[in-house]
Amino acid sequence: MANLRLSNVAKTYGGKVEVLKNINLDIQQGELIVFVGPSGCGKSTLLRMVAGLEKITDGVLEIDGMVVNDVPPSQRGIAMVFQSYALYPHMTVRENMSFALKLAKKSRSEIDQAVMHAAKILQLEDYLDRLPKALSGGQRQRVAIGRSIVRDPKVYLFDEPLSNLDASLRVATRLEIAQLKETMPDSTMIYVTHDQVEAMTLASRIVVLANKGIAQVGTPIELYERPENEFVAQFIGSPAMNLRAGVIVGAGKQTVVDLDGGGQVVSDAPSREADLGAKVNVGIRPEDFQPTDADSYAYQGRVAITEDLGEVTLLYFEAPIGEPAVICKIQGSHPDMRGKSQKLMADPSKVQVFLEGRSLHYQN
Ligand SMILES: Nc1ncnc2c1ncn2[C@@H]1O[C@H](COP(=O)(O)OP(=O)(O)OP(=O)(O)O)[C@@H](O)[C@H]1O
Repeated sequence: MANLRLSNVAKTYGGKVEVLKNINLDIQQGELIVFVGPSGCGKSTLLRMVAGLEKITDGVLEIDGMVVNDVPPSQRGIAMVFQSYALYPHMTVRENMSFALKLAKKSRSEIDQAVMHAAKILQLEDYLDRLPKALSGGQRQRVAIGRSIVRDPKVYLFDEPLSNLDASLRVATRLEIAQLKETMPDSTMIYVTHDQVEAMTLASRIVVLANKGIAQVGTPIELYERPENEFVAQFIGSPAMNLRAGVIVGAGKQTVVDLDGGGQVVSDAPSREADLGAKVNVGIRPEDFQPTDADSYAYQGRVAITEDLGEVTLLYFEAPIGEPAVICKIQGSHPDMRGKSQKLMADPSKVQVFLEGRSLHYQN
């Protein structure tokens, strides 16, 4: 089980396509780190560099204090689980799981013990003599995970392991991975996903990649409650955080912003006298907007569309063409809100203020 350190790691393909640069990241033993970011931002590339499947163009990768840039994948003590499972179709579950150990010339009894141990953790004991084609997608992915467990690697790498599964199997397999991590608290895992819920529920820390670098690293709740910049604010959370332009009219321990188009908000983000008059973007999550009848409000508009999900209702407000609609998420079923004019406000602790794209929480 291992600690990893990436220092100024960079990747350029073919000498000219720069995909990642200045990646600095410390991963402690026992962490489950999730890489998220927009399509093409380099999540898989970074994972593959850790695995040794992709050459590191610049910088240093250390595993347990040892530089491994030039160490071949098979000697890094790493196991990778792919989206496509990559099982051998002509081998049974037992044979698939034994394969790497046979190659490593382990004894029969060692192999049997390791396979039974993994099969037990993954509840695959009843399927050991089946071929992959006789398994469901979720079971196949469990075999793929089992194949890595038997090798007792220092680091587990998961590249979108659930994205081939349908919605309900995804949920079930996500819970299994969470349980798996519980049974192996000392194992270090890195997990790439597009799925917000997977990132929020599985990660000990999330790494948000964007613009060739790291936009923020933090626990899921840190990223949700204290996004460092507008990119992370809008990337984490669904529907995305509302961003409204405005001007700072009150500075101090709290910041007061007059919003373009009327409305005013108070934020617990601190600001300085020098910030008075500065143009900012205010961020409020849909779930933090509350309907109000009070004289003071942050936003006022007419509800254009409602999405009533029973448990919650999403209100989409009318917006000029080309501008994003303000979205508000309210508890319960509200079929009657469409067409209604409504004011919204938000608690100061839930209001983010971004000056030149960076949160005031991190500037003052
Ligand atoms: N062998 C290659 N040669 C040139 N460019 C490549 C190569 N492999 C990947 N890229 C480019 O590197 C960038 C990052 O790709 P990568 O697959 O790491 O992104 P990703 O964040 O995992 O994307 P996705 O979420 O869509 O899977 C992309 O722009 C991709 O086109």
